[in-house]
Amino acid sequence: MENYYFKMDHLSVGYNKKALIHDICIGIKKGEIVTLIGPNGSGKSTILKSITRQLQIIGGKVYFDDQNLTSFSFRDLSTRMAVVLTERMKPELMTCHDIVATGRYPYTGRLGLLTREDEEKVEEAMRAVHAQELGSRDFNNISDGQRQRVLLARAICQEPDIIILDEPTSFLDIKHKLDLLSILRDMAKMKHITVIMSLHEIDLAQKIADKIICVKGDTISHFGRPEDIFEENMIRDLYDINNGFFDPLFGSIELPKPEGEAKTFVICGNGTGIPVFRQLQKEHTPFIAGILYTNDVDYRLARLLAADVITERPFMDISEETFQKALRVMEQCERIICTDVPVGSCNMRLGQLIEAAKKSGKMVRG
Ligand SMILES: Nc1ncnc2c1ncn2[C@@H]1O[C@H](COP(=O)(O)OP(=O)(O)OP(=O)(O)O)[C@@H](O)[C@H]1O
Repeated sequence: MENYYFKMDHLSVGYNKKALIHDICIGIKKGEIVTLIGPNGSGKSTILKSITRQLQIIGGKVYFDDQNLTSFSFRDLSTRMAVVLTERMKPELMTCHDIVATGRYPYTGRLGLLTREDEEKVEEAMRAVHAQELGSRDFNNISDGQRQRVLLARAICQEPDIIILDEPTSFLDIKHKLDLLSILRDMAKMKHITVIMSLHEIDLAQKIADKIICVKGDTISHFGRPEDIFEENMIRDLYDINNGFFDPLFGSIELPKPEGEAKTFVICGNGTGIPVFRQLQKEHTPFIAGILYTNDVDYRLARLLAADVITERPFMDISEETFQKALRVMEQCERIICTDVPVGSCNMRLGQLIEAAKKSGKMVRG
């Protein structure tokens, strides 16, 4: 294997001496953000627990900075590796400040006395995750999202070389999700801290990760750059999706299209159709959309939600054949929704379609 900072070399992980996932061979460079994705119960946490020595490895080896992970003393490892796992801690009588301060313990003497510098690092870490106001609160009596932020602060003030997190965003609201991911990105890209984490939000994984590990079955099904992994069929197979869609271009999840015969025609384009498609889908109304250029943003969604889409090739005049087809299909519909799609020289025929819709008496404004 190449000279990687963190390596899983034919690693097998599992419980009670039985391998759940085997033959994991993955190399991670310093400062990379690597995200594990995969369905519930696929083994993401099991891998993370195994590479942080919380769980005994079944086979193979893990190397960290060219050293076998098992050869680190716990004290050495805790100055270099910060771990934020999902297991619920129930510490007695500890404030959030106390919990964050434990991140400094690998650096303090036996009595665990914090120097002024340690205290400053604790405060700084709490500020970074917007948790200053939680300092004096009992760690057992805060919300799940607040707990996640406090545990991240503890990891930050540990000043690790590598940080390993299990679903760090699961309880966070959108602002704190963005904050957390920005903090991790800054740690990785400015301080060259390596980040390995599992995420359920695949849209976020797509946006933050340098590499993605897909966990499925008894092995790693794919490992690579998000550009290669986030392909419609790959995500569909990974999660066995048969009741909706994932659009890798926008990272959006779509519910399945409404079933039944489509009696509604939507004349749209240039993004004007998207709110109409979403409304029709909520009403469970099947529809046909057109005439859409295949590079139109409306087309991206219509191909997933519409019963049929009448299309034209990008930057071409709408052909007579396409126009006639749209006219025929539209005439068979009971309702025509027309958005305020702009009409120009290329799509002049769309103007004619709108005129025909007006004359039909079936047109409503979308
Ligand atoms: N302590 C344990 N002993 C035995 N089996 C376990 C133990 N913990 C988890 N498992 C099993 O190992 C498999 C993988 O679990 P794991 O928690 O690693 O999955 P995951 O991908 O993290 O799931 P999720 O996305 O739901 O968090 C599951 O079938 C789970 O039931």
